[in-house]
Amino acid sequence: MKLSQLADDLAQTGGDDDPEIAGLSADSRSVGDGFLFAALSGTRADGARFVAAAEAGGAVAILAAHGAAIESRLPILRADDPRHAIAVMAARFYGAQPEQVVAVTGTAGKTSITTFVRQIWASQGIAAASIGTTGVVSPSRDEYGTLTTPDPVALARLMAELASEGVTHAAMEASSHGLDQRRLDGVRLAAAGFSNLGHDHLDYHPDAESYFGAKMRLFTTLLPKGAPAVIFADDRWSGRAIEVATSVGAKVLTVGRNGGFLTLKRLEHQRHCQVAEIEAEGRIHRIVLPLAGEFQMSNALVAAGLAIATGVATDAALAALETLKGASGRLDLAGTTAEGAPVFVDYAHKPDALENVLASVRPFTTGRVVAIIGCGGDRDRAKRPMMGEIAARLADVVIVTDDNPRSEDAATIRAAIMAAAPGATEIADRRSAIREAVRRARAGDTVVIAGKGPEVGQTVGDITHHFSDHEEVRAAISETGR
Ligand SMILES: CC(=O)N[C@H]1[C@@H](OP(=O)(O)OP(=O)(O)OC[C@H]2O[C@@H](n3ccc(=O)[nH]c3=O)[C@H](O)[C@@H]2O)O[C@H](CO)[C@@H](O)[C@@H]1O[C@H](C)C(=O)N[C@@H](C)C(=O)N[C@H](CCC(=O)O)C(=O)O
Ligand SMILES: Nc1ncnc2c1ncn2[C@@H]1O[C@H](COP(=O)(O)OP(=O)(O)OP(=O)(O)O)[C@@H](O)[C@H]1O
Ligand SMILES: N[C@H](CCC[C@H](N)C(=O)O)C(=O)O
Ligand SMILES: [Mg+2]
Repeated sequence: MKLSQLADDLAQTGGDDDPEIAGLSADSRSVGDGFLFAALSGTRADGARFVAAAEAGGAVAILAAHGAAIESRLPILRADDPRHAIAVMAARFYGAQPEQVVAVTGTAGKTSITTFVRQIWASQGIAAASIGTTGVVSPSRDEYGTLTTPDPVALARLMAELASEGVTHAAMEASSHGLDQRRLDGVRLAAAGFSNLGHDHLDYHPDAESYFGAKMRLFTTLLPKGAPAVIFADDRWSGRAIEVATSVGAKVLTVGRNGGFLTLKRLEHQRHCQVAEIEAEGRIHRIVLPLAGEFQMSNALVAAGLAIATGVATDAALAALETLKGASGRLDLAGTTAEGAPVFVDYAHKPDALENVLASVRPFTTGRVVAIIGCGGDRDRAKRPMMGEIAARLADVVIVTDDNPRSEDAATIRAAIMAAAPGATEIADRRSAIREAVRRARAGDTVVIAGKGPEVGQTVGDITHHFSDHEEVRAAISETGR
């Protein structure tokens, strides 16, 4: 594709030819022959510094912000918002996308909702995919990824690959980083969803208001006018989200106890499932959701709303909730100790999620709730005391351990959690922490290992060592020999 076809609306300075473009990248290290290099100013570096490296790698054109100082003889496209521009160009370059793409934002529940939407679609014989924290799942793939929302070039390529594999429907997570950094700006959305807003990533976003603003870009900028916005109605931020979506002309569909589209009339919790009465179009549907935790019912309602919004019959979408499987690493039963205590692995790595997961095991725990928690390094520090306080309040035994210290001093991270969790035990080594929890658990107790969920690594410094909570639970149970 010629440069001029890739971006016909951008001003070009320097170089007067119109090269054939063979690929795009915002990272000089992955530029190949004939590539357009987008020089983006980032959180740590300024891409303009890598123009020479990109040229050496084979770049034939540059994309940059107006005013960015670029020294190059190559054609330079100038954009007000180069992150938006590269996302749109990548979508044009790769072309096809699944016919119906939905995106879900919110602090917690995105992975669960997107995998639920995929399962509901699949139950109707639709070739469906989900894209998010746990990777890409489609009829022909199950791949682990590193980002929740892939970078725009990778995302555009993925969309085209999925479409060529016959996938017609895809549900993706829209992280606040992804929305803020325009990673989804090239995706053609059929509908969007909102779950809730809590405390996370306040190291990146200056305050809760701008965190909310980043999430709302999904409705204000990305969702085509008149398209469905499925909004969970029972969260503190629901009213604001409904207001925003309404103001931009979205077709707002609310779900939850306060929802108008799918109304949760009654919910009864059982040990491993929940019985719900849901009102839809004036009729009551009785559904047995085979997952524990009220938050899963909330997620299931958003998912059903999105499936209905993209053409699945209401009866079929609600009936499909009865066969949903939880996303891996979300309240996953990793094993049962010889004395009968269930050991769950959960991805809760932020305050609200931890609060939810600890509260949701309480109803079926006759003994003690034993919690293992930790916090990642190079991530929002304010989460640490908050999570310590929550664990101390909601669990009977708290063990504080490491969770991806990255470039930080692990002991300092643990100390920040410990300070807010009186009575907690500190065990730096995560493997030993898991063994200790399994050893201490008695009949009637429930063990929750929070923070890593499906992760298969422990990142210390720049090195990621293989580590899986699931494997460690199984090893600990067999070693304790009970
Ligand atoms: C903090 C953050 O979000 N960073 C993302 C951002 O990088 P950045 O632009 O800030 O990078 P930078 O290091 O400042 O570099 C600036 C530019 O110079 C380029 N560069 C840099 C070095 C070089 O040698 N050559 C070169 O061209 C970089 O490619 C970049 O374009 O844009 C990149 C491209 O989209 C992302 O890959 C990168 O994600 C990093 C790896 C990351 O860890 N992100 C996490 C925090 C994240 O995004 N998490 C969310 C939410 C998770 C959740 O659900 O809780 C996610 O969606 O996964
Ligand atoms: N609707 C919800 N409300 C509150 N907590 C939830 C909700 N859904 C999930 N959680 C909790 O948050 C954790 C993460 O859930 P999930 O992976 O679905 O969310 P996410 O938005 O994708 O999070 P992440 O940003 O970490 O990828 C779960 O393990 C669960 O403990
Ligand atoms: N997508 C999240 C995952 C965090 C998982 C937790 N184990 C940690 O390392 O903090 C992040 O990058 O902030
Ligand atoms: Mg996720």
